[in-house]
Amino acid sequence: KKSPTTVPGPKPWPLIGSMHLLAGYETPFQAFTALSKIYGDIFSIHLGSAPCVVVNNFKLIKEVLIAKGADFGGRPDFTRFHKLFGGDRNNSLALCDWSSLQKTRRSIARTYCSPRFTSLQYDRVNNVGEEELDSFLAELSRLPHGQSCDVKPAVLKVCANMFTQYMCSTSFPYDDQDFQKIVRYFDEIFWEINQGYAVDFLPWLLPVYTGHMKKISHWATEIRQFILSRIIDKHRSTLDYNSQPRDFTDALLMHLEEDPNMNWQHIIFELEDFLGGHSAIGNLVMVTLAAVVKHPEVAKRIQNEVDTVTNNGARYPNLFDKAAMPYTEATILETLRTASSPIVPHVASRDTEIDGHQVNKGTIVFINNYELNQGKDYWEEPALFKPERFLTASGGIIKPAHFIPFSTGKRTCIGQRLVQCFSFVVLATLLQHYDIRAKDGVKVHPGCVAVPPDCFKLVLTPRK
Ligand code: HEM
Repeated sequence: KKSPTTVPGPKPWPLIGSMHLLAGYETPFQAFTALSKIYGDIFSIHLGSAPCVVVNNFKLIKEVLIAKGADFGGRPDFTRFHKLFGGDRNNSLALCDWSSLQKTRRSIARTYCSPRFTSLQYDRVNNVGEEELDSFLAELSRLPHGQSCDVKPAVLKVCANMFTQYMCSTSFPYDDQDFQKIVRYFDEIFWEINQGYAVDFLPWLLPVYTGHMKKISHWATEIRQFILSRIIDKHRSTLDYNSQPRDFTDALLMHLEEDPNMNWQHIIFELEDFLGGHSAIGNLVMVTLAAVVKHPEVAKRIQNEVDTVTNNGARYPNLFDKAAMPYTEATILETLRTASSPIVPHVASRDTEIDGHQVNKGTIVFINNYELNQGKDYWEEPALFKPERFLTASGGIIKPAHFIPFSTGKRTCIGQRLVQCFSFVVLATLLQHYDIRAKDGVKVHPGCVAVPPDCFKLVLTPRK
């Protein structure tokens, strides 16, 4: 066997490493693609003093995520990650290092947060989706129609209630002040974790960020108190340990009794992690609406599909309509492709190799899925927004193997089925009832599925 070679890459400067090479790009991933043209599809880069490796093609990405998934099960040790999770990022499902506890947490979550098409849970997702639509439409009807208005809070609230109803059998009135505040804090956090900060790699900048870090801890603490007082306390008092769990919250509480490795903190953090998923979906819906506004023909086609399957609005669209509404589904996939949400960086948990190159324990590995989503080698006319690319001639959905918006392997996204269910229902229902446009433009952010908590406004016009 040949001995491993070192990974090529730019020579780091003192203190900042090669961070200056990321400047001037809208997302670091654009910089990674540019650097891959110089150093090759795998290159090393120091960010601050942290050694990183970037993998830029599908073959290498599969090697990291699938073939050697067990060698790359860690996550970076950023201070911000600790602040979000009660001082310890290992409380978080997405930001923890791999462990047997993580395996347990993922397996409890999978039944509920990754329901199969034919399962009872899928029926529940569908029912919850439909039940929440009345109050969503009531909220939209209260917005000033024909004028620019903030649609995001209503979209986030319907997603939040779909999640709390599905996972905790609880939903909240839209005018509940505490609920509004918590939905906002979740959204602030979602925007926050989607930002790259120099301080992640340059910890000596921390004193400058003291106020910011305090703010993050405050949001997370308030969310946790809300979950405890408004969700968990009630569940505990009505839980029957001899029956089947009513929902994800029951399953977590029952697990606490059975598994000595689980503690009370784990339960709260796991629930918080999953409830927080609603912000990702709300933001994805907003980014999809931005695309729809820019491409009115896309809106028309979605409206045609939804009108046809619902007999011209005789009922709401539901998950079992998905097969008959491939263009709507393809629009969400095209939004995921063009938004290109980053894959959370992985970290080598032991000394290992990628493609014959030595990669030492502790190295941060960036997966350049921006290149997979936008590269000319992978797509025809990648810069165009074309949902049709996901449609087969016979009207089915086709996803190329290199399209991995939710990643793949050991740490793949657990929420992807819920994303595909709830974003579909919310988008289809909104367009079933409203034509949408924007007076002041719609700003989205490349390499990111998040839009800022206070984002672009939309004009809603009732269709009938
Ligand atoms: C727009 C929507 C979403 C996108 C694009 C997305 C994408 C991703 C990606 C790329 C990862 C990283 C996988 C890796 O490191 O290899 C991830 C991890 C994860 N996602 Fe999602 N996600 C979305 C929504 C959700 C939702 C709604 C939930 C929960 C209900 C969720 C739960 C998780 C969890 C728990 C992880 C961590 C898994 C682990 O590290 O073991 N995600 N997601």
